[in-house]
Amino acid sequence: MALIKVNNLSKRYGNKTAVNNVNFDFERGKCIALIGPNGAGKTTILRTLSGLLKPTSGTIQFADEKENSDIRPHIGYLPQYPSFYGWMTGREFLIFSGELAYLSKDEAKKRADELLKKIGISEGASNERISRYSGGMKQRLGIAQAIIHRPKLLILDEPVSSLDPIGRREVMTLMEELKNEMTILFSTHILSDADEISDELLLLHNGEIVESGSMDELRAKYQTSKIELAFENDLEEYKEKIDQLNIVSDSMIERGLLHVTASDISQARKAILETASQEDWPLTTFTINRASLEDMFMKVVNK
Ligand SMILES: Nc1ncnc2c1ncn2[C@@H]1O[C@H](COP(=O)(O)OP(=O)(O)OP(=O)(O)O)[C@@H](O)[C@H]1O
Repeated sequence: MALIKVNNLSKRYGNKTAVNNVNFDFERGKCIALIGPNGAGKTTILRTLSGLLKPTSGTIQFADEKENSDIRPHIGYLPQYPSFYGWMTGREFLIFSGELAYLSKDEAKKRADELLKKIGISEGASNERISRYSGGMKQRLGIAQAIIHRPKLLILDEPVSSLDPIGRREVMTLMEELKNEMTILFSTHILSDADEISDELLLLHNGEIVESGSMDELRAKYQTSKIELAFENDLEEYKEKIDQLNIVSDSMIERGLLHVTASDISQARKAILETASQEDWPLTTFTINRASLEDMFMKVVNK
């Protein structure tokens, strides 16, 4: 049974439709990336799932709960721009968050210490004011705050987008560890982050989910590769010869290179190299370029 099921979810702000009739669900234990450019509607979906925004229409159903019941106790949420009381220490902040989540003072202290260890904030640092923390430390503290009440689903809005490479790595490593303990849904506009950490992707464009699946499934469906060739002499002549091999879907000459696109790149490579060898073509360059994830995303949104 799905952990969460979203049915025909829409959200309008005045006459602006931010999320348009979106349907998706996902299983327990997965890490799901919600990907889309700025303004696609990612924050709106995440805030709606977290119970912070009311949908204009549609329903969100959590496993074992009735449709439209209050699912907030099951969910931990870290906003895109979390705010902290800079004068508090990290430990004080987590104890305070625990008490807000109805833990007793003693339970909150115990949970705070357990989480500080989990997120890799040392005892010394945990007693320092948050205003002195690095971006990565603040974000890890934000994640600890979001899971203080042991939610089943952790929702993170752009958790690494504003971090420097060190902070980014710290947070990615923490997410990788948390994946083993809970279901994670996070948004990003950086495809390589999604590729690195998620099991499934939801691609959002103009408030609609335009594609979903695992990275491998999406690669198999959209990713084409290109072969780039150069010859000692006339490219046109070899373009014609390669076109006649009937293995290419497209070929063009640009900046002194012949670019060949084929759906089955191994077959194309074999056919071209065999013919080149038999006919002794004066080949000077043979390179296979895989299309980037960004190219794949453009293909999905432009289809
Ligand atoms: N409170 C609001 N009032 C009016 N329009 C809004 C409001 N919040 C968001 N929008 C609009 O809804 C659309 C979706 O916004 P949302 O913040 O959900 O997108 P996003 O994918 O999270 O983008 P970003 O990465 O820039 O945060 C945008 O066009 C945005 O301008």
